Amino acid sequence: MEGGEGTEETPLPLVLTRFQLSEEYGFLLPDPLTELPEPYGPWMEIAHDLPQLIASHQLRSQVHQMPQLSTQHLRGREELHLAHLVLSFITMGYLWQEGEEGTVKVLPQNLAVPFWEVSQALGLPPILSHTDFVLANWRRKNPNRNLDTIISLPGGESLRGFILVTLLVEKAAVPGIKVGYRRAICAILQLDEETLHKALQELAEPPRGHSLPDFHVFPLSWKDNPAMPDGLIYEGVSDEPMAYSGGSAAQSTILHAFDELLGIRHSEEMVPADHATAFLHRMRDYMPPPHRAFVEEIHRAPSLKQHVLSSGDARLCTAFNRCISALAEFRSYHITIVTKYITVPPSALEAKGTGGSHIFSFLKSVRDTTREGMISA
Ligand code: HEM
Repeated sequence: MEGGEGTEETPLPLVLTRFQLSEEYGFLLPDPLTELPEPYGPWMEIAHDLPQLIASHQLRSQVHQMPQLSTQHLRGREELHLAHLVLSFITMGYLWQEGEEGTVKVLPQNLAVPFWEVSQALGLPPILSHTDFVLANWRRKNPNRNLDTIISLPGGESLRGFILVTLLVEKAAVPGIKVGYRRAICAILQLDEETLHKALQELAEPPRGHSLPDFHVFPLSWKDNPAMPDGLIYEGVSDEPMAYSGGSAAQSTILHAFDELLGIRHSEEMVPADHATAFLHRMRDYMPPPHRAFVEEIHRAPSLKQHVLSSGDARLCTAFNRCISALAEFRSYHITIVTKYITVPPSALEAKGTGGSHIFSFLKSVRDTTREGMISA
């Protein structure tokens, strides 16, 4: 899964580490911590035992007995990410322990205040997002380097599989991100059509495939969710309820970055209140700020599509269109999987994830506007 970039020098503005992007792991947190320092033992104990505590309906009482810990002993990005991961998973379990009918309106202060503080420090929302679910939630299980999650929720192997496959997709996208961002943009800046052509050819190669697993869908949102119509009060933070969307791979930076690179503009015509563009843009608020800045940087870079169009070079047009096809195919494959595995009626799901968009018309619209990004002959 290594990028085939050789050893060419990267002009300074195109250095990935500016955006907390790793050469090897892309948007994944490289080697996340699996334990917090000693004062945070009470959080870790609960987090490691979450599936059992939820199944035995004991999580809420355990949380009530938890001391309110200060976040001031947390040092550096790794500890903050693990703290956010742990607190977001505990929050999810706390809210959904009794299922959709038994949610609560208030997150207790001893959980809400540290969760809020850690979220502020990272620039992330105080809810379980793709960053917690996937980017910061992996470890090597054994010396054979098999992967495992750090924290889990009920959902057993199917949930674990979903997290790990999404993680592998993140990892598989790393060469494409490097080729697309560094080589393609660099080639445009240097008017180097030969390098640009090679970069586009590499970009159109699909990452080695990973099949998507069975996935038990459970409600993760307190925005536009009838089970929590008023949102959630973070006790000790604000008396007003707050609403946040739940974790979704729509918050993964990968496809946002490819869309920007290829100049794809999603539909604004679906559901006026929350069309595809608005939904996807809102999802950017759930990314770590440096990753969001990376997408914005690509948006500001010279337009690849304009460059290819004005070059009048048929080879470049073909290579560009192959990239668009590859992205549209990925989205078609994703729709097939979603159709296969989501067994609850779309109307029930709608309330849980997409904040007003019908899932399938949303996903198809995003796929179709990707295709419309092709350069016509
Ligand atoms: C069985 C597995 C999966 C299911 C059931 C599933 C389901 C969904 C659903 C329901 C949405 C609509 C948005 C939302 O409700 O939040 C969505 C969007 C999305 N999903 Fe998945 N997903 C799966 C796996 C993946 C994987 C592995 C990736 C790879 C990163 C992925 C990437 C995306 C993206 C990028 C979007 C936003 C729409 C787009 O840009 O095309 N999904 N998914």
